[in-house]
Amino acid sequence: MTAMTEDTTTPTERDDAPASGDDVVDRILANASSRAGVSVFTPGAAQAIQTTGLGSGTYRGDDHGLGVDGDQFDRDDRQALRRVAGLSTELEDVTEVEYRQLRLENVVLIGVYSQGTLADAENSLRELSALAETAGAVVLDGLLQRRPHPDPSTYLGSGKAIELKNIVASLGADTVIADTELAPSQRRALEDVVKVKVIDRTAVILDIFSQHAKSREGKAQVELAQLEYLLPRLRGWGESMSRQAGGQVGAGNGMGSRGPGETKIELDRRRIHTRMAILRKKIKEMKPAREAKRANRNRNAVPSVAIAGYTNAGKSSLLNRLTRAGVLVENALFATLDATVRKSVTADGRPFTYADTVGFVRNLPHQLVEAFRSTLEEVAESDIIIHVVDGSHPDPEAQLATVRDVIHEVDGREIPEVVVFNKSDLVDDSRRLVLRGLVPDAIFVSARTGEGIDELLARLAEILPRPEVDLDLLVPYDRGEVVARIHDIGRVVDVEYLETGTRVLAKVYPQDAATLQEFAS
Ligand SMILES: Nc1nc2c(ncn2[C@@H]2O[C@H](COP(=O)(O)OP(=O)(O)OP(=O)(O)O)[C@@H](O)[C@H]2O)c(=O)[nH]1
Ligand SMILES: [Mg+2]
Repeated sequence: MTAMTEDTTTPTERDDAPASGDDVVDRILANASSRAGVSVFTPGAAQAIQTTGLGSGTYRGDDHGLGVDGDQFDRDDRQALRRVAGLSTELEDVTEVEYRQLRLENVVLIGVYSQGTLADAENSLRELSALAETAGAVVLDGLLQRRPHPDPSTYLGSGKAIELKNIVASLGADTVIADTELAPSQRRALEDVVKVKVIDRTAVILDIFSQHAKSREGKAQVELAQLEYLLPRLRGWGESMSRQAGGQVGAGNGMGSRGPGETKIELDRRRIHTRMAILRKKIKEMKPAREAKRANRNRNAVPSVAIAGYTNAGKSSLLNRLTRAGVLVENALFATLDATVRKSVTADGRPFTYADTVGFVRNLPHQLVEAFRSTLEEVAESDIIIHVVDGSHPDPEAQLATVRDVIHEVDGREIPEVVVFNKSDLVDDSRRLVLRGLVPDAIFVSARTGEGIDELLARLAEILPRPEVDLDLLVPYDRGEVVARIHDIGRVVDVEYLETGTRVLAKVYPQDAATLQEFAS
């Protein structure tokens, strides 16, 4: 960024300057796979604290470099900033503060809630905390502001934003994560106030996805989602570049906005569009392979059971319990990002498959809906959905609703659903009553202890279709009782009396077919 060579900015302003759009675009286009932490779209800005000398562990109360804009509008909000219990991390001493600053991605979470939805907002912030930790960050604190609506310019009210700045400084945080999808301008404005990197929930989820996607298709879809997210946010980078140029020449928008920043944006935009087109084409080409695989399963008429549910509900653990499949289980959100399919068989011998799926999450970034497609299709085309709910979660009802919404969206409404409350080892009797009230025919299971697994298997066996098997048998004349039995248990299609015995063409269930094997001709 050439505009930065001249020292017309205060140190704070300069440190706050975003990394050039160049870095970001290059990095994502380069499809960096070894990314850690939540530094998705704003590399560089995280150094702000160290270089401005806020790292002494003292609370910095002044507003250097800030206007006191709008402070007076936010009197009411002053009382409304509240900490979410359990998210605060007490810093023991200055050493720890300094230690934390050596590492990137110490985050403070923020959220805005309107009256009456505090519990919901807290749960949402806890989930964001789990997401941030999954992405590799350390959560130092979580703050909620009560407000009828998020502030259109800085998300939090401007007074709160300044408070946040002080909290961030005193904790030695280097990143703020907002529990929403911030408008590009909101992100910039809030960053200008708090002086550290600000990202949003969507960026965190995208980052987790980019760290975890394994298959070629998964990776391509995540990259596409990242570019889609980035595209409207390029203007943010450009604006700040224009602002710098504007400062230099002392002019308004005119010169700055026509400067190199804007040209750069156009260039980036074109490169991004090109890359997105390539990715879309690639993904399209991968589709037939997936459909062929699925068609193959359909042709073999093997029924499928999709294990769906909220992220971290224990889907993979349950699949392991059900099949001993050895699927990756992790106490992190989105441990599973690509569909895993496992073969199994009912107690009476009917084969079927289990498909593990990507966890659902509330407010799924719309860019990622496509990236989910491959596993959602698995759900939409299954014969049964095991809907796993974490019975120990504070708000299972919301989880149930979120997952059902998405299942409906992908036309899975007609598919029989077996609701399973998992982690029952953590659920006491009174809570079971509550859960039972939510879903009367749910099964309580524990992937950990094995409770309820037999009941679940029995329920599946009950619902799974009973495909018939074609048999062509030759039954000796001295075994007439076998022919009688075939009439009992299946449908006899044709009978022919040969020299060596009775030839019977029949359709029976697989488990019975096994017992007639000796007569196969
Ligand atoms: N106490 C207890 N913990 C469980 C149980 N089932 C799973 N867990 C834990 O819950 C966490 C998440 O389990 P996973 O199986 O990875 O959850 P998932 O639904 O597949 O998660 P994603 O793939 O990330 O969406 C892990 O730490 C498991 O050990 C259970 O029955 N009881
Ligand atoms: Mg999983």
